[in-house]
Amino acid sequence: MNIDIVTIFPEYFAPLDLSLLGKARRGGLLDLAVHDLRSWAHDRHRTVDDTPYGGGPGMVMKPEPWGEALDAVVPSGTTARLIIPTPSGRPFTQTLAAEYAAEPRLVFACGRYEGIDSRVAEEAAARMPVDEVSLGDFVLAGGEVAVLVMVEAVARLLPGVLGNADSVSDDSFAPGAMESLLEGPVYTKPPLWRDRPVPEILLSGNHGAIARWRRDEALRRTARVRPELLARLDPERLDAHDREV
Ligand SMILES: Nc1nc2cc(Br)ccc2s1
Repeated sequence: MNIDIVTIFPEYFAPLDLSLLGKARRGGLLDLAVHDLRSWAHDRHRTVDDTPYGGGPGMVMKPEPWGEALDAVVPSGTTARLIIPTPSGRPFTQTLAAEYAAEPRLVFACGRYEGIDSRVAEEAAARMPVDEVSLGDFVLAGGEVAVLVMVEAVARLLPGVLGNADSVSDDSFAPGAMESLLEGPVYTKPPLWRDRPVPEILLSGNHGAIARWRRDEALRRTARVRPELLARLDPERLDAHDREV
């Protein structure tokens, strides 16, 4: 997979050289490039923003540098999926992360200030899919942190990036048996810690009973923390035992 990120703060993405993502890049599983938007701002001060038409607080990112940046990063005759994080976007979910992980090429545009001139997304949509995506009902100072989150959520789904492929299938919200359920509690050695034992069932070696216990705990946590997710569950996926939990 190819990922390009356009930002006025390239240094925000230094963490993408670390850990699993750094290893995936060095191993050729992921090609990732970060571009400084100011490379396409040609005035002496490399200006990327201006006052909003219609008045109002703050500044808006100018369309010219963005237009040139996207022309350079996605030349005509090539395509990519353009993702623009914004508080006013569609929700970013595990399902959308999986959709993005199946794409050959993603380009992330990091807005700042009050956002990017709306004509940029409009013009790009004439030649590539454009998603305006929200990470939640809160406002950041810019799109960079949102892009870090999305890149990690997507890259960890790429084959070979996580050492244990099973980790992905057990994810909360992953398709399959645990779909739309929050993950329950997890434990490791020692079996007793500060007078707190590990649940006996997990030491039993009875894999069927352990799987049942884990699903029960996932149902209990989901009912406690995110009851609205249970409403999403297809009733067909709940067996008689589930309904008693
Ligand atoms: N939650 C989010 N806040 C912001 C702010 C800006 Br400025 C750009 C993107 C995002 S995504």
